[in-house]
Amino acid sequence: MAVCMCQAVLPAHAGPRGELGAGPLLRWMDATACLAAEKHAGVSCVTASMDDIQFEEAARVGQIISIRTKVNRAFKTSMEVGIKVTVQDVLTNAEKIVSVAYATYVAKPVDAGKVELKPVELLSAEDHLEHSLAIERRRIRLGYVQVFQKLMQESNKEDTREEKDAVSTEHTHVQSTELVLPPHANHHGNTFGGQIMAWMQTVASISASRLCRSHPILKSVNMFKFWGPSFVGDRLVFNAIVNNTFHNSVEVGVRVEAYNCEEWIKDQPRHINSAFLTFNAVNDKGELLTFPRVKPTTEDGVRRYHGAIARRRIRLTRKCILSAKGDKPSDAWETSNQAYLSYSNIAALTHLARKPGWDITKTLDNIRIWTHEEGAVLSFKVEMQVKVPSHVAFSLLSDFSLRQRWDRHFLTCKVLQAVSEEEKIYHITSAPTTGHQPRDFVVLVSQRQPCRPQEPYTVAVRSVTLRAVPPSPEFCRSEILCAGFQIHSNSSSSCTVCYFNQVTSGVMPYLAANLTGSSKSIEDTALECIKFLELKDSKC
Ligand SMILES: CCCC(=O)SCCNC(=O)CCNC(=O)[C@H](O)C(C)(C)COP(=O)(O)OP(=O)(O)OC[C@H]1O[C@@H](n2cnc3c(N)ncnc32)[C@H](O)[C@@H]1OP(=O)(O)O
Repeated sequence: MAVCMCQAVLPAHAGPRGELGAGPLLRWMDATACLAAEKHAGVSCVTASMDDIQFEEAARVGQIISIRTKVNRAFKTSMEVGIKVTVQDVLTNAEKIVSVAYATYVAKPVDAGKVELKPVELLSAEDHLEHSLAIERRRIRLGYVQVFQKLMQESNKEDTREEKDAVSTEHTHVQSTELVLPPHANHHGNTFGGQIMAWMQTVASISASRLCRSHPILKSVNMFKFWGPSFVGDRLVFNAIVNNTFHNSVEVGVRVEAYNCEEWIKDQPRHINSAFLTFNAVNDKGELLTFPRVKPTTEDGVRRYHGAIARRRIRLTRKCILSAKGDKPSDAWETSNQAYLSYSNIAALTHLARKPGWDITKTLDNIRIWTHEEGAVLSFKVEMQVKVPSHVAFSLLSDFSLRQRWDRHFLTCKVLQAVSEEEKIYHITSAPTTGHQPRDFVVLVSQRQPCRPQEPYTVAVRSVTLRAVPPSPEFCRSEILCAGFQIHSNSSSSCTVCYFNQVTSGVMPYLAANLTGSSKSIEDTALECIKFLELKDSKC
C-alpha cells in the first residue's frame, strides 16, 4: 500500500533563502500519506496526528523531492503511515534524507461513522519490522500527554530565571486569519491537514523572526494533533507566540481556532489544532545565530515557557536514545525518556531478531545456536524447542527474579522498580569469571504480549542508569546493549524460545570460551532453561 509523490522544487515553493519552504513540504507529506491511508482503507481518511518531525537536510530550487509513504499498521479505525522524504540533486543524482516521519489517519467516510480497518498485508522483512514497531510508536504517541504533564509538574518547581535584557514574549505575538477556500480542502470540503500545517508554519516563522531579525529555518515540529475538522467557508485564526529560546533555537507555539459564519459573529471558536515549532537562524556565512533570552509576562506565558523546556527535554533525550552507540554508558531512566527507552528496548531486540545473515554454529536435539556478525558487532541467538504453551514460557521468562533457578550466571536478581505491568528495572549480580571481578547490571526488562497470533511474545533487556544505584567498588558495572527473548507459539502445548544477545565487553568474558569451543555454558544454560520451563509447567 505504498504511494509515492515526486516534486520539482520551483521558485514558488522556496523561501527567501532559495530553499524549499516547510509549508509546501508539509502539504505534500500529508497529501501523499493520506493517499496511502485511503488506498488501504478504501474510504476517505482524515489526519489525526503527525508525530514529531525533524528536518535533516534542506532542498534547493531545481532539486527533486521524493515522498514515499506506506501504511505500516492498521489498528482499529486508525492506521500509522510511514513517510520518507528524500532530496535528489539532478546534476549529481546524489540522494539525501530530508525527513522520516510517522502520521496517523482515521478512516472516516463522509457523513458516516468510523470504520474498522483490515490488517495490512506484510510482504517484505521491512514490512514486518515496521509493523512490529508501529505498535510501540503508538504507545509513545498516546502516552505523550501524561509524560509531558509529569515533566511540567517537575519543571514548575524550578523558578523562571529573571534575566537582564530578556525580551518580553508578548513582543513576538502574531495573529493571522485565513478563509478556507475550495483549493485548501479535499473533495469532501475538509481543510487539508497539510494546508493547516503550512499556514501554522508561516505564522510561527514570522513570530520567530521578531527575535532573530533573519529568516528562521524550521528544524523540528512537535506532534501535530488535529482535534477537530474545519471546512470550506470556515475562517481559521492563527495565534503564534515565542514560548522560549535556547541559545541557537527558538520554540514557537501556534494555536488554531475555526469559526463558521455563525460562530464568528457569536465569537464561539472551535479549537482545532495546536503545535510547537522549533526554528534556527543563520547569518550570511551560514553560522547559527544566538537568540536573545525571553521573559514571559503572563501566567499563560510562564506555563508555555516551562512547557517548551519540557518538550525540548523529551526531544533531546529521544534523539540521544535513538542515536545510541555501544561505546557510551547506558541512558539514565528519567521521566522525559521512559517511553523512548522502552521503545528503543523493544525496537533494538526486534531489529536484531529480524536481521538477515544468522549462521548456525551448533545444532543439538532441541537447541540451535546461531551467531551474527556485522562489522565489529557480534550477536548470538539460542533457539530452544520447549514443550510448554507460549504464554507459560512468557510468564516464566519475563519474571527475572526466577532466572537464578536456571541461569547459573545470575548470582542475585532483585526488582529495583516495578514501573508498570510491562516494565521493570532489576539489579543483577553475576559470578566472577577467572581473573575478573564479579559484575553487576542495572537492566530494564520490557515485556510485550503479541497483538496477533502470528506475532511472538517479547521480553527485551537493556541497561539503564539509575541515580539511586551507582556503581560500587565491589562489582564491575557492566552494560547490556540489547538482549532478550522472543517466544513463538508452535501449537497449544509447545513453543520456540529464542534468546538473543548483542555481545558487549560486560558479557564477553562469559561467552568467549563458548565461542572458541572450550566451554559449553551456553548450551548447558539452554538445557537448564528448557528443564525449568517444562518442570514448572507440569507443576502448574
Ligand atoms: C490530506 C487529506 C487529509 C486531511 O488533511 S484531513 C484534515 C485534517 N484532519 C482533520 O480534520 C481531523 C480532525 N479530527 C477529527 O475529526 C477527530 O479528532 C478524529 C481524528 C477523527 C478522532 O476522532 P475521535 O472521535 O476523537 O475518535 P477516537 O477517540 O475514537 O479515536 C479514533 C482513533 O483515532 C486514534 N487517535 C485519536 N487521536 C489520535 C492522535 N492524536 N494520534 C494518534 N491516534 C489518534 C484513536 O486511538 C483511535 O484509534 P483506533 O480506533 O484504536 O485505531
